[in-house]
Amino acid sequence: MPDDEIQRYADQHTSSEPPLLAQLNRETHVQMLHARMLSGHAQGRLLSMISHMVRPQRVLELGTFTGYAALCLAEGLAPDGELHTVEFNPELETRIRRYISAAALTERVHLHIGAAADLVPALGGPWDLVFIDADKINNDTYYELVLPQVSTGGFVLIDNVLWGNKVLDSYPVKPSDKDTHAVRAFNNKVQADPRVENVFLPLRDGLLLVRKL
Ligand SMILES: C[S@@+](CC[C@H](N)C(=O)[O-])C[C@H]1O[C@@H](n2cnc3c(N)ncnc32)[C@H](O)[C@@H]1O
Repeated sequence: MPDDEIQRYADQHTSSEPPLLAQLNRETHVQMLHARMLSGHAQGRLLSMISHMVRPQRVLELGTFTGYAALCLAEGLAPDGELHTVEFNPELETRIRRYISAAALTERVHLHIGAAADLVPALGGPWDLVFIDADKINNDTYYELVLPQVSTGGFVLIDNVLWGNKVLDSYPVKPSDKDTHAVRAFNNKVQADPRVENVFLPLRDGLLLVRKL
């Protein structure tokens, strides 16, 4: 059975997006380049589900884009919990803030504009749930920055770990394709990391679930 048929079936048997997220998803696809970067329906519902399971006090997201995943992750926050999200591109700020406000989350969702590696140390910890979804070549930098700040038993999720299936051995990767080499090396490193347990979910473009021991 083709993968997209399975994906369609999975979408049809996943709870619908809340109306505000459906609007943001549509708006992103109509108005933005690279709209595929947005987590989307099924992955968004998974992020929300994980957040509801963890009931995190503090969530960190690296790579906000239009704010879709941030709003999904915020759905399961503990009653006095907060989410911090970091985005490099200042042109995205107005739209992100508009949606945080429309979701009535201005007190609990904090947007930081700048480079993740510069801003994360000042945000401190502990984090109960981290979503790494920025520039993939730096996955390992972000992982090493945040892992010491993740609570024992806390979770780190890393997106796009299939990297368009280019991580597979059958894909002939060019030496110049630095992103693919970085994603492959990062996935292999986590697999061998005694500090964590991990599950690789082949959902959408691949989501790696990591629990800190
Ligand atoms: C895949 S998109 C994020 C999608 C979003 N998490 C979602 O699921 O809807 C990646 C984002 O990371 C941002 N980004 C790239 N490099 C970054 C950096 N060094 N620090 C922070 N954000 C960065 C990009 O501008 C882009 O908006």
